[in-house]
Amino acid sequence: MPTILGQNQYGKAENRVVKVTREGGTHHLKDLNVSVALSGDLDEVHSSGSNAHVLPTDTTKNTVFAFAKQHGIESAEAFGILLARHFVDSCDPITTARIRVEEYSWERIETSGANSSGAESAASQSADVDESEHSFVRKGQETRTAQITYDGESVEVLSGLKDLTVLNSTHSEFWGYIKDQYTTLQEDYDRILATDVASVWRHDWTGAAGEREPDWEHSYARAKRHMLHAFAETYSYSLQQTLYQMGSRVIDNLPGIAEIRFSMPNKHHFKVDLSPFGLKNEAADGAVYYAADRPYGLIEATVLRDGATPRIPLDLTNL
Ligand SMILES: O=c1[nH]c(=O)c2[nH]c(=O)[nH]c2[nH]1
Repeated sequence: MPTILGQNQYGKAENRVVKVTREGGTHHLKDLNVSVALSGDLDEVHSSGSNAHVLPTDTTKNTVFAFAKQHGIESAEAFGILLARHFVDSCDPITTARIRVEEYSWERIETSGANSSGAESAASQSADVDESEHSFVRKGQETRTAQITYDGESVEVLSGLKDLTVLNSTHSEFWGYIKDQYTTLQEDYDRILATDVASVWRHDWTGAAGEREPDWEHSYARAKRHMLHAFAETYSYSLQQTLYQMGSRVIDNLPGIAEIRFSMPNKHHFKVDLSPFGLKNEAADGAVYYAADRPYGLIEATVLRDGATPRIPLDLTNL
């Protein structure tokens, strides 16, 4: 049976690159996990064993580290764009480069005001300020993500985040749903709403000459802030409704974003039945909940600017 080669790509995955930038005694950290996937005129390497069109994955790894040193890492997106353009523009057989980036954030350790023994003195205070300039604690919040694809003509930038865990301890109801012979769920007029937000948003920017490149850091901070505010401020009748509010808020406030997709597990918190112990357990009095980890409802949707074409992949798990 004759066979033909289908979609293929290759590159070095999960290059863990940490760049320190020194500004006098103050250090800045960028901590990324960068995955490179190249595609193009690569039939021969699969069919004949000729490696003439192959830029080794080892070279792609070296490029990531060399670029971090030569160009610095301004943002996950800017770094991905540099790399994607480099691979396609410098290597003939490579026609498309896809760079995926995860960014882990760190914050400075605050030590000012107390030395290691707990006592305070002017001398220890100034030494402590010095230390916080280069001592960091990993932020327990979300992981930032970016995917940059360049095909020699235009750039597509998908920014995002995952594992942003949020909880509303009230202002969430769920009732009025379909009930059939298998329904046991009780209507709830005051429940906990909790989720781990995974979200990807697409910028309306193609990297064409003359197009102003977005300020990626600023745009990320704003997108995250708006989705958090919408989560907190929405009086919710379903996680679906909250999701839509979060997406709309981002689209309404960031004109450069055309589309945003969410994947949000409903992290169920069930009121524990304490009646065997003669105890009432009601939300209004401050209830005790059992935080279940599985199964979980999984709510996913894309919110688009009117007229935009949906391009974000439906499955966000690999982005
Ligand atoms: O916000 C919710 N959306 C649902 O679709 C759903 N289904 C369910 O059992 N609980 C919930 N909660």
